[in-house]
Amino acid sequence: MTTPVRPTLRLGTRASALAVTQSGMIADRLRTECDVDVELVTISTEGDRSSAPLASMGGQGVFVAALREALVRGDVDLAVHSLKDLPTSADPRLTVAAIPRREDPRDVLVARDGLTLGELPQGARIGTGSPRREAQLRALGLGVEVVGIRGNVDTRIGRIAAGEVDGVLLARAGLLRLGRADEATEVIDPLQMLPAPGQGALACECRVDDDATIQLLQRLDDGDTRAAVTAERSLLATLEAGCSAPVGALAEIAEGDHGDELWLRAVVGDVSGSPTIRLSATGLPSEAAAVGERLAVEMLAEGADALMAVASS
Ligand SMILES: NCc1[nH]cc(CCC(=O)O)c1CC(=O)O
Repeated sequence: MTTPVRPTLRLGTRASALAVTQSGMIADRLRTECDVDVELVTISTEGDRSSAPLASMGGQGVFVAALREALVRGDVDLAVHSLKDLPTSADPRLTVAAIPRREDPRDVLVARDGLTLGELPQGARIGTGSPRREAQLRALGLGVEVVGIRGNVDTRIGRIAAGEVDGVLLARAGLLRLGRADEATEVIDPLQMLPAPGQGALACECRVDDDATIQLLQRLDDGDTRAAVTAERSLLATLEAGCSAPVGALAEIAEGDHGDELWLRAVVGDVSGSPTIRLSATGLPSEAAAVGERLAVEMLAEGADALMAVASS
């Protein structure tokens, strides 16, 4: 007698606690909702091995490149990425077959003594390696000092206890997935700080010709999330901003009088303190890419190109 064979998918993941946790969450959903076996395969990336500034290694894309190579080689069948780390340029050999429902996209402050942004003393030292967070923090005019830091969530929060910084800015989604959301001392309103395009969302990528895996993954796809991040990433691509550019964007789907509407807000800042450009646009979720493109063109006309030229020099 033969037992039916459950297919086994090999899921490639980075080794960080956050990457393993979010890959594990996708693996669990595949097991319970798609009836497949999943094996996690850890892949070490240059971004994990080195503590050099990310910009010197080609930005966040370094985390993605090694996973994509493993996919193309056939070492793994799917990879789970943080969508905000995924370059906007697609790899023609691969496809993002699922974007599951997004986690909270907002940034948080984790600060000593329970401090919120408004309670930070003049000259407080706030750690972030993100030009987007730095530019928006400066634009709040709080008189705080930005300290460049990177490393995994644990390392960054550890700088507070070590007395090196008074607080750090992080994505709430990462803390939630790690079960550490209660360490945030303030969840920052997107009115003050817009998240990175795609923040809080995951992308499940596989080979473009792997129909069986594409079909399985499609069950995890969330239409509203896909529309929202499509608008955000289309804006980013049209601005021709790299992933380290000071660009924030957040799209939300809301029920309007004539069905669902997509509402996109975006900011282009500048770490040296030039005024930021903030604009918004609305449209149909089915036209998400066009909404993002249109908003980017408006922002460029308002001077976003000059801001970004400063940022990259
Ligand atoms: N920059 C690295 C990164 N990439 C994805 C997340 C977690 C949040 C997410 O899924 O967007 C983080 C950590 C952070 O920004 O605090």
